[in-house]
Amino acid sequence: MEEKQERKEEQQQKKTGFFDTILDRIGINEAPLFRTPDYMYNVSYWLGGLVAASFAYTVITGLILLLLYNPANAYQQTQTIINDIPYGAVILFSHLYGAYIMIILVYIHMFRNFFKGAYKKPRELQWVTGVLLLALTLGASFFGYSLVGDVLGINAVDIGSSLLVGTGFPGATTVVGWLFGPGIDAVQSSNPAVRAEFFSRILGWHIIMVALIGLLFAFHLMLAERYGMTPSAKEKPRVPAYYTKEEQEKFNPWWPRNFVYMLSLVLMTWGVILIVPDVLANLNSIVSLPIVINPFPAPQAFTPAANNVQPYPPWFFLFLYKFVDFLLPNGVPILPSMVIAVLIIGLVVLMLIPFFENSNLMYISSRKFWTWVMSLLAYSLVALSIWGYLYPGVPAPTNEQILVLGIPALILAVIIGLSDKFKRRKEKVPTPTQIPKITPTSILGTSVVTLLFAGSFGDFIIRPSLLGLFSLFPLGILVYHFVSKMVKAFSNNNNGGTVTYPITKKMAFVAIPVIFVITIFLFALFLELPSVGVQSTYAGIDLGVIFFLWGYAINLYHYLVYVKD
Ligand code: HEM
Ligand code: HEM
Repeated sequence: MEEKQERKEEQQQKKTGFFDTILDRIGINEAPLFRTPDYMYNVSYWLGGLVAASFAYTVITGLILLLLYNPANAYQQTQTIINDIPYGAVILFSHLYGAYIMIILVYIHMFRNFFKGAYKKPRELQWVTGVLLLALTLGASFFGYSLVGDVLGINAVDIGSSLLVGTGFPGATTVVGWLFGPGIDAVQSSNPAVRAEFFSRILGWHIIMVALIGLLFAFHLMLAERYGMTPSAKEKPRVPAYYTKEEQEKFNPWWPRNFVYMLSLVLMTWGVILIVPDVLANLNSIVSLPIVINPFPAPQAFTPAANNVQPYPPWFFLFLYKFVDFLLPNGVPILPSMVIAVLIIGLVVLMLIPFFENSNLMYISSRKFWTWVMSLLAYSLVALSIWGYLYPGVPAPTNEQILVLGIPALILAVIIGLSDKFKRRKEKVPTPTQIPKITPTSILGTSVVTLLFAGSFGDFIIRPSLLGLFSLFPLGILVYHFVSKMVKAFSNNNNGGTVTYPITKKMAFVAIPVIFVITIFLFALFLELPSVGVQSTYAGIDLGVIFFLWGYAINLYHYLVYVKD
């Protein structure tokens, strides 16, 4: 009996030992992976990881699509993928939204790293490679979008090639030939070999760009491992901001905590990538969705149905599309060469920010000019995209440019210029008299701005106008200011200013098995749901919810096991 027990224990030891041995052989904890302090287990420090998660998702689904795609019959084959291939709609729609979510996350990651000062010495190369990654991500998405063969993708190629040829730069036509092969005329050809020549060229570029993203990302990540993530400015206020080897010794090793945390974020990201397009695909059968967010392809290019479709670029190039509509002060349209020049110079300046801005402190207040430039860039990308969406192809005279870009640029300059004053007030330890109180004026102020905002919003919905849209921004900021003041005042009144974490460890302990049981049911449901046709998107939503819940459960596990009370 005892012998048996001993053998059992020995076997068990061997089992755990085996797993540990593998990790030991890999050298996971000796590898030069950075160690992470407790306060960095916050999603803003892992945004790059989220970008990488969406990249990995698009690569996996992209490789499956590669097996199914047919360049000689791009549009019909895409319809076949959606309607006849098991889970084809789920794979294609989530590939598209994987790319969309990746683009949004890349921008958030970039702006966050700017405002955090993460581009400063010694991370300059991370920033430079980052800007290249941004350009490649947009490029890969552009070529992917054109692979479908619908009127939008083909129009996008048409606009892109006209813009390049229109610059009149020597060699522009040759470059267009390299990029688009026989060009969009080939799409109408009755000869499948000619059609295939065009779509194979686009597919080639799509894959080349993705491969370049992979290579560059490896380098980008290597640098991230070399210096670790940028510490909070409170801990390291001066450049170069990184933890020394000795300091790192006190922190959490990569295995297992970083792995657990990262896994939870990856699964949640994948969940969102699956849920959003599949929900939209179903919504589309109730209300016709705007073309820019619709996961279904638009009508086939060069067919009668395509004639009714407004030529739109993909949403991530709407800003550029509006810029092309700009009129110069003398009323003449902006030249393609100017558009391309502004774009290239803009990208180069963005890339070189770490070399232009090399102040010694990590705080935003020590680099006001560049903070203004980057805030204006973020604002302009959003404003131009909305403008391009609402008024596609409508010429934009100088007075409108001043209204949409000039005035907000001035407002931003004033806010950033005065930001020190707000900051100083914030930095002081709040005494009881400084804790916001609910006063008759604050109630009146909140009511007035909220009503104004609601009124303008309602008005804008009924009668959309540019002025209406841009008046919503300052009103929105005022609403935020007043409402957040009220919320602070309320929370101070109720619990003396202490913030209590809503999910207790006990609840997390119960929630994990509950989630596990729910996902078993969801998986059973998955097997019952239709696998072919647009209805397979139900299964896509189901799978997305399973991924998301598992990610959430692992997040709770991380909270339960690693977060100190
Ligand atoms: C090895 C990696 C990849 C491969 C082999 C691949 C392959 C493909 C293929 C074959 C299509 C055409 C699908 C069809 O219309 O039937 C496609 C579409 C697309 N791809 Fe990729 N892809 C990859 C990675 C990526 C990445 C990383 C992105 C984004 C950065 C991306 C963005 C897109 C987009 C936006 C579409 C259009 C989808 C639609 O409109 O429904 N792809 N891809
Ligand atoms: C395909 C696009 C990209 C991917 C996959 C990616 C991935 C990553 C990853 C995994 C990290 C490690 C820290 C973290 O998880 O946030 C990181 C850090 C960093 N990335 Fe990116 N990135 C991309 C694009 C960019 C862009 C567009 C920029 C800026 C222009 C940028 C600048 C940086 C910087 C400065 C850091 C250091 C952050 C710190 O020290 O806290 N990256 N990136």
